[in-house]
Amino acid sequence: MNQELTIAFIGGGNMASALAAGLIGKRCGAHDVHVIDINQAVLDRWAVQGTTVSQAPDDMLARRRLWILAVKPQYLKEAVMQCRPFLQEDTLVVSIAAGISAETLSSWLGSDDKPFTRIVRCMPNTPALIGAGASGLLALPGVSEDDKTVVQQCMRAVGEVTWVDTDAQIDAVTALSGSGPAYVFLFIEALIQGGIKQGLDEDQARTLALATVTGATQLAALSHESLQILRERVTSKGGTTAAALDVLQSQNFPDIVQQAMLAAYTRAAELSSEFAQ
Ligand SMILES: NC(=O)C1=CN([C@@H]2O[C@H](COP(=O)(O)OP(=O)(O)OC[C@H]3O[C@@H](n4cnc5c(N)ncnc54)[C@H](O)[C@@H]3O)[C@@H](O)[C@H]2O)C=CC1
Ligand SMILES: O=C(O)[C@@H]1CCC=N1
Repeated sequence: MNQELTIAFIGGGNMASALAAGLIGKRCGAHDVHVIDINQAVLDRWAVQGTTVSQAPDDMLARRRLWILAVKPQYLKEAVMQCRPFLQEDTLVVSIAAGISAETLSSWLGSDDKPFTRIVRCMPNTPALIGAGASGLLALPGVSEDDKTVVQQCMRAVGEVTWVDTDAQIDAVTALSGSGPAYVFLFIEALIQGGIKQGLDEDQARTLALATVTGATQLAALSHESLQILRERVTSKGGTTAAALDVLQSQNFPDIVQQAMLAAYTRAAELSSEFAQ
């Protein structure tokens, strides 16, 4: 465990909790984590874990090397402006907010003549809670190789990591893996409802649906064969799977998934222009 790493979460909600669950004990101790959140009930949940907490930015912020900005995009500018007086030259800032570009963050944290550039944009996802997350990372030019290593090690503690080169690619990561768990949960809910409609009870349907999605995912990850080949292996000519896939293809299931991803990507771009000032 890296004892040197000190972290401040600005916003202590769902995603901050998911990240902390993976980081505390692996990359830092609970006492190395400081949480700023305007909601006292949220802070009470953190305090029982042994982190320090505050409803408003305070001196503790100045002593935390890594800041993780984890408030909703709509409230991010206000939170950043409140925290800015505590920013140090060597503070490394990671923003997980959807849609807020690195350039916008840089102008909020710096000044017109001196933008702050020790910023990494990160798009994680909630399976980080169990160490099975997936994150995309984008570094501004002011981020050193050592800083990149620090952020990479943090995010590796909670799952897979991919570096990208542009804000648009972070928006694509958002549409795929950031929002993706929700698509998968909807799919599992549909499988369970389908099982119940065909006569299984809820427990049976849930057990089978979860094992199917987990099993298929693990098989795809471990197999050297393509997804297409794995799919074809399930699909007997004239059999049950072919009947089901005919319905999914004729209703354009792949296209529907891609339309959903495009909506997420477009929304990220909208957030970017809504909050760019
Ligand atoms: N939930 C998810 O699956 C993912 C969320 N994100 C991003 O993470 C960020 C946080 O999302 P969630 O954790 O889901 O939201 P959340 O609503 O659970 O947490 C946000 C927290 O920020 C606090 N807050 C609001 N204004 C504040 C301020 N001025 N200072 C300090 N705290 C303040 C709220 O009280 C709340 O506890 C968002 O920007 C979102 O785009 C990114 C990837 C995945
Ligand atoms: O829905 C959202 O805007 C956030 C970003 C990715 C997942 N949740």
